[in-house]
Amino acid sequence: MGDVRVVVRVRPPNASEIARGNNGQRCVKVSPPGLVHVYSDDKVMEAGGPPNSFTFDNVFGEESTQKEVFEAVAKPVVADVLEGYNATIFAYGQTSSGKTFTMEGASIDDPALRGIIPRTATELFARLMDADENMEFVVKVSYIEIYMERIRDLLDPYKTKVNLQVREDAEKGIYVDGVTELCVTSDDELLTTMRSGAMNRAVAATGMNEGSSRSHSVFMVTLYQRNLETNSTKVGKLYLVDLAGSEMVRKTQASGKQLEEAKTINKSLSALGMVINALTTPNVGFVPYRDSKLTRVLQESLGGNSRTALIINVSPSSYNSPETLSTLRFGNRAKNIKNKAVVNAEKSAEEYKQLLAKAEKAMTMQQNYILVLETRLKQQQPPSASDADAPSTSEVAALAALEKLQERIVQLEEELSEEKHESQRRGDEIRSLTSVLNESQREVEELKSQKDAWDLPRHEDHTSRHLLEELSHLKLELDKLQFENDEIKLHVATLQQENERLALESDARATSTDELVAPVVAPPAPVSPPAPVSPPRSTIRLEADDQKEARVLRLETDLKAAQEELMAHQTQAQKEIQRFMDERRQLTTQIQELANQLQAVQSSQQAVAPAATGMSARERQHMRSIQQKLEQLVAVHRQLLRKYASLESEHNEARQKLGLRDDRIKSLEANTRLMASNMRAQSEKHLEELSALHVQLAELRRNMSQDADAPEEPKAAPMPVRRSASVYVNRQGSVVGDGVIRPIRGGGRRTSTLEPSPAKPDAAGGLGFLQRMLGLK
Ligand SMILES: Nc1ncnc2c1ncn2[C@@H]1O[C@H](COP(=O)(O)OP(=O)(O)OP(=O)(O)O)[C@@H](O)[C@H]1O
Repeated sequence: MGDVRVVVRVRPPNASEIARGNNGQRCVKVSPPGLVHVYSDDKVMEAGGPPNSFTFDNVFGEESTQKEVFEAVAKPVVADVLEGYNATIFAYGQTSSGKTFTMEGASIDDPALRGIIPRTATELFARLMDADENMEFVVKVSYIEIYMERIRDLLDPYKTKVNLQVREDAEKGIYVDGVTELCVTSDDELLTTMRSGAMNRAVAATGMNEGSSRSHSVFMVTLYQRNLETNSTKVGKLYLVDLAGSEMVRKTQASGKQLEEAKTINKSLSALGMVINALTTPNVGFVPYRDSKLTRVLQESLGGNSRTALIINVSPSSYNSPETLSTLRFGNRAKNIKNKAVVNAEKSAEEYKQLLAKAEKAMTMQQNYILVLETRLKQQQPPSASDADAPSTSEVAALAALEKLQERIVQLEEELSEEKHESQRRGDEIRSLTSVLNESQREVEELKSQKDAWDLPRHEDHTSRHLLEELSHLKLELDKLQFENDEIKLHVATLQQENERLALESDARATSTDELVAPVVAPPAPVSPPAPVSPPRSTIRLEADDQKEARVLRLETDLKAAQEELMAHQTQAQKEIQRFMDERRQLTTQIQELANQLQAVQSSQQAVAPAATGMSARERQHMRSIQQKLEQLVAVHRQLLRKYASLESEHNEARQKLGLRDDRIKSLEANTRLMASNMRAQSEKHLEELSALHVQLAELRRNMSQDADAPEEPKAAPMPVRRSASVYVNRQGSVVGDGVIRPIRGGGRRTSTLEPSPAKPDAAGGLGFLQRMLGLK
């Protein structure tokens, strides 16, 4: 295959050609695979007259499909670009001959009608995703149009780049200075970019074509690739060119601005023809690339570093036969262009070192060989006087053996260096596996410590466990509060009872005071003195009133004291209850005794009643003191009864509290049981996870040891992955964002827009290379 392939595509006749009668009157006949005949008109064709015949690399007739054209023309070009070649596909032909149909297609979204550019995008990205795992790619696109001899940037969002200049650089070659370059990471992105650029193209209706392109468009795809293992890099540029139609001004009926456009288009196309003439005419040293912007931009594609495919689009109609003929002649000349395509690769320092080592070895071998040859030469020379001590046959044999040995040594050295290289690679592999192993072990340790943390709730930091603990803690708090609430309720009820009881007692106290006083105020009938010798009645009443007042006062004092005592006793009631019970028993006995004594006294009084009036003052005094004692004892007895009642209510309260506490203990026990079972379940789960990790770890170790022992197996085919991307362009039109494409098995994943790429640090500017490509450096 030559460096410039030329194919012809004949479109079906269009409506206006058919309307001209005789079904469009054809003048073109194709004979695949590469023959085209053009007749001056259809009559000549029918009559079998002599045609103008041309041979091309391929011809595609009216029935040819977009897919067939792509497969034959563009698919091999994609492969070239992936290999690091520059490539160009351009469509040439008169207005309305089908150039845009071939390059872009009637519809980008219709699978059958998609043209070369969309199909190339899909093919390119499919190939990238299938690439070796060690490869890393960056795809950038630019889109320009050459309109009226000015280069316009179709991707410039600010539409200010309308007159870009073409420059030449030893490193970059020919390039459009300042053109917007966008990173794309999928065919969808590429096509979106293409669509947005195509909308900015200058298109107008002409007499020949409703949507005629009034400019030449060049869609540029640059593919940068880097091998992560060797750090070597390659760059391939693909130019997809849709030329403006070459046209007969008279046919297009152009005037005014369109006439100017047509003249400029024709001028640039004739410059293209001149370049092709110069390139294909022997001994012409000067090629007029600088005569037009078009030829300057396509300088590398024509006679330079590029593999180029030219698609000649023609109409089948005899109405267009002169244009068809000249177009085919143009293609025929272009066939002879000789390009000098080379792979644009940059070797890494490592690769250069290896090459140097090989060259040195080769040199050593050659030196040895020369040595041997010299020796042989000496042997073949006739013996002279000085050759008396010429080598014997055994010496020659030894030399030959030495030569062989040296060859063997060189060979062994080569093998050794390869082995070293291999062992270094394996060492790297083992190191990476060890780091994976360490990572797994660290995870296992982490899991273990998590499990331990489950066993020690106080040091728990696991979220779920923490939540559980908090929940149970809250439950306990709630229980406690409920319990305290119940206790308070109980206490309030007890206090209310106490209060009621005290109220009743204070009501009864007045009555009881009267009751207690009554026997004293009104002496019991048996005790009342008989009238005949009694002192004067007024004296007795006064005495009784005094006594009564004194007793009431005493009783009131006693009541207060008893109340105070009650308060004091309440605090130590529990302890004293037994003592009071004993006292109560004793006092009851005493009361009984006193009552008996009183009864005895009363009976003796009754017995001495007739002499009572004559009772001495001492006896009366004794009588009063007995009565007082009796009253005191009764008061104490009542106090004790009150205390007893209060203690009993306290006892009841304590019993109820005890019941509540029992309930609480039961609920606490239930909670504890629940928590324990939860913890057991969790710990079992953790143990399961731990054992699964152990199994994984063992497997990993086994694989590692197998990897280290077994010979290297062929690598599985990488899986294709589609990725979306975000590409941003700043005011200067440079790219912001990570557009690095990595096949999935190469750990390929696109990092976020702002994250630095996790690519390995490289000695020979590998990452720097990608950063440069992305415009980040
Ligand atoms: N192979 C084909 N099969 C069917 N229709 C075609 C084919 N080639 C071209 N056409 C149709 O012919 C018309 C003109 O094609 P197109 O616009 O691609 O021509 P062009 O060479 O790009 O013209 P211009 O130079 O004026 O831009 C379009 O309507 C297109 O759909």
